[in-house]
Amino acid sequence: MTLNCANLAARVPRILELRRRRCSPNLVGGAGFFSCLLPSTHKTHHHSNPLLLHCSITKRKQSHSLSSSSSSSVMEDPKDLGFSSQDPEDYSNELEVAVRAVQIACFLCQKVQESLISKATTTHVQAKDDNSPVTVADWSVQATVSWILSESLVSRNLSIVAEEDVQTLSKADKADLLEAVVQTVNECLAEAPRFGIKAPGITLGTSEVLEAISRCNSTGGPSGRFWTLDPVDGTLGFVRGDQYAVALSLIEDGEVVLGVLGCPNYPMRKEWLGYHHRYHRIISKLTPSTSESWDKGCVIYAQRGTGKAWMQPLLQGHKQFVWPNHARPVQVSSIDNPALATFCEPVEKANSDHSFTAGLAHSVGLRKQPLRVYSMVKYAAIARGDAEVFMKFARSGYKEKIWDHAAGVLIIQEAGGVVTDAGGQPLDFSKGMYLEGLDRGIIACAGANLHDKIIKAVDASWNSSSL
Ligand SMILES: Nc1ncnc2c1ncn2[C@@H]1O[C@H](COP(=O)(O)OS(=O)(=O)O)[C@@H](OP(=O)(O)O)[C@H]1O
Ligand SMILES: [Mg+2]
Repeated sequence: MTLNCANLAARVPRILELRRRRCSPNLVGGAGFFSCLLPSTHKTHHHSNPLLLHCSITKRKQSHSLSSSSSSSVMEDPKDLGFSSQDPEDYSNELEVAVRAVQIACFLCQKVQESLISKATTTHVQAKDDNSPVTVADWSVQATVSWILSESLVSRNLSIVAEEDVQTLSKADKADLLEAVVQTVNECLAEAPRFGIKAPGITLGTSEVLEAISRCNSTGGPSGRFWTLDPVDGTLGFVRGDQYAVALSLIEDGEVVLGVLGCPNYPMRKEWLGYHHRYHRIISKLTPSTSESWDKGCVIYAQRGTGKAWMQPLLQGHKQFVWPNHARPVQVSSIDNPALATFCEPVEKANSDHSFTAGLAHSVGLRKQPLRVYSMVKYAAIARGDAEVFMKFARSGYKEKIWDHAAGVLIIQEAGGVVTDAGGQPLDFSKGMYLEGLDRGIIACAGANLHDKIIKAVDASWNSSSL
């Protein structure tokens, strides 16, 4: 079954809602992958999560956190991983559910984006200008992820901070939009068993979908456990057929403990990150892909304190998802010479001051042209080692939202990178929906050397900036 988005196009004129809104290759998956990295004493256990199908998890403490960070299958001593005194808490169940949910969300987004692009070939201006499919994707991902988390993590009182609120969708004049969302959610969840998640017993009705969306009404805070979700980060990239991300994180007592980033259009070759995604699509059509080719699209994820970040490809075709889906570790780049470093920043100059960052780049000796990429894919690029620096300096008064950064920050940190505000302080996810107290801007680097240089450059040039 595929998502039928055809009727979205018919509704486009009536939907006025605009939104501002990689152990070895040839792995066989499942425990097989990790057993090559683990001593025989490391066991696989079956958990009792009622919603996970075919689910055989190698406990995270025994697998991801102990396995090699390179392609070597040599065991590492936990002491070498920087968390010798205490193992990280076991979030294996939450992590696996979150990764599966993001895989499903990426599947949903790809279908909606394909539909949007194909409409653009016939009615170019209308599709370009109409944000309704984006709105459908946002609401549908939020409902779908919320439903999966609440059904899968039944023992927990689920709390989610997410970008969309339910009021807009509940209005009488949004009936068409709501109907499209309900249909998209049901078509997507019907595919859930392929991802190892049980589909709902019956078709979800409007009230169930609205309930799933409205469940994401947490405002975060300093204590307890909550999830953050940005269903489609990089709205403009999504509309334009370019880069975007699905971002899910788990925050506990103000600290990000899990980060999962779905990047459906992340190209196999990093060189293509700088091109409009349209070129990649053309090249993909001209080049036959092999079954395990990392054609495009990945889910990248990390757990706090493990010193590891992982990447797996998006589930291709009609395959069955088998955890951990050929996951391989990723690490930040070792480049610390600014002249060799790649620096990335938001595409939209309204979101970050390009002239200020150009001045910083010049003063620290970053010589390459900036890589402008939509969304949290920039965080993924740093964690994968495809770029070394990410800077964002929003206009004065703009308050950064936690769902736009939480997953990416943790993934870069666990991949070996550094992320702080421009004052060198960690981003604070404990103050509610916003990164309250953020000093000037966000600086993420592959290493401390680059990071120090940029922090100093900011201090030297801030007073003469227009920010
Ligand atoms: N004025 C302004 N300043 C700074 N940031 C803003 C601003 N407006 C929006 N946003 C948020 O930026 C998110 C988009 O990601 P980026 O900041 O990386 O920008 S870009 O997409 O590359 O242009 C974007 O996320 P989405 O809304 O999910 O697309 C916003 O949360
Ligand atoms: Mg966003």
